Amino acid sequence: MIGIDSARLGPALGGCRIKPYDRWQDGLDDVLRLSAAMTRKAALAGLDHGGGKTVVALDGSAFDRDDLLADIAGLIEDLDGRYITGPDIGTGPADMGVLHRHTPHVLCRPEEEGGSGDSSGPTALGVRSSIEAVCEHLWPGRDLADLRFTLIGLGHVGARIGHWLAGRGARLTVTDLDPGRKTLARQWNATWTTPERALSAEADVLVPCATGGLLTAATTSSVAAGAVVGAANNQLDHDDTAQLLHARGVLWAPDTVVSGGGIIASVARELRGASAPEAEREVLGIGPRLATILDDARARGITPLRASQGLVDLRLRTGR
Ligand SMILES: NC(=O)c1ccc[n+]([C@@H]2O[C@H](COP(=O)([O-])OP(=O)(O)OC[C@H]3O[C@@H](n4cnc5c(N)ncnc54)[C@H](O)[C@@H]3O)[C@@H](O)[C@H]2O)c1
Repeated sequence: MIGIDSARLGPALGGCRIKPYDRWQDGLDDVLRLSAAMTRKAALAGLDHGGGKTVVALDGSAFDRDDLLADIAGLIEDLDGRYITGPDIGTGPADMGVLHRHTPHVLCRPEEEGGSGDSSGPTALGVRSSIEAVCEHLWPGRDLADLRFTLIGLGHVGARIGHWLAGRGARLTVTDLDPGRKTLARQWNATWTTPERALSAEADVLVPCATGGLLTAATTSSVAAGAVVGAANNQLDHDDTAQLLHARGVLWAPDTVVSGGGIIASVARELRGASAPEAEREVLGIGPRLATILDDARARGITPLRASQGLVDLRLRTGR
């Protein structure tokens, strides 16, 4: 299933997700929800692109991966450039290389094949820039070494954030479902906790870099940190959860802004021919953009989510 939520600002961008679903209709729900989130992410990243998504709902039957990828590429090619795909859950740069044999509308092929490769580096850079913006907003002039961070998920993005925070001397509590990641905790001199206890661990900043849906009406009351800033997509189960966090005095930085580094860099490098340092400079624009949103939210007494949504609406209304 390919969903194009909006092409108002330009061709829709969004990754290709291949995973099992109990019912294919759940995959359809996902393609609609995730393509809408991509519209917001692309608009907030300042890109002239809309939001889209591909979901392949596996039902347990055997399949040939190359044949499946050729089918997906055929559908994308039929859309004639109105939708551009990239990696997501269940796909990676190598799969993008296979898709690219059949259609040019693909980002993040391996670098040796002419793409921009794994996007977790630029994504992590955008998260770093966001963490700095949030800390400066809440605690102006404070060094990161004086703050406590809880990091959930030590995968491609989270491990990079952990290295950076440890290098800055920050006090770290970390967790991952994979106990093998305790090695990283030891390297960073970080305290290891369980995923269940991570939300309530004493911290100034919570950094979710695992899966989505972490923050719900039921879990917000456990959040001990003063701010939540991380790469995980769809952190809130529902937009109303942003208001619950706000009411408790927890600053939640919209994930659609924070995690935009990957698409900003791949669009810059692959669609506009920018160099890696140029793309990096664009990614570092995420922090200042987030700071503007936080200032606007503070001045109007609204949630950062609402302030960011106002920017999306403005871009979609004016087409600029
Ligand atoms: N990689 C990117 O460029 C990118 C871009 C935008 C957004 N994101 C989002 O950022 C998040 C992290 O991405 P990634 O590429 O690092 O993924 P990843 O799969 O490499 O890492 C995720 C890590 O989280 C752990 N994990 C999963 N569920 C957990 C739980 N309940 N508690 C604790 N740990 C758990 C996994 O064991 C894994 O180590 C995802 O939500 C992803 O959608 C990633």
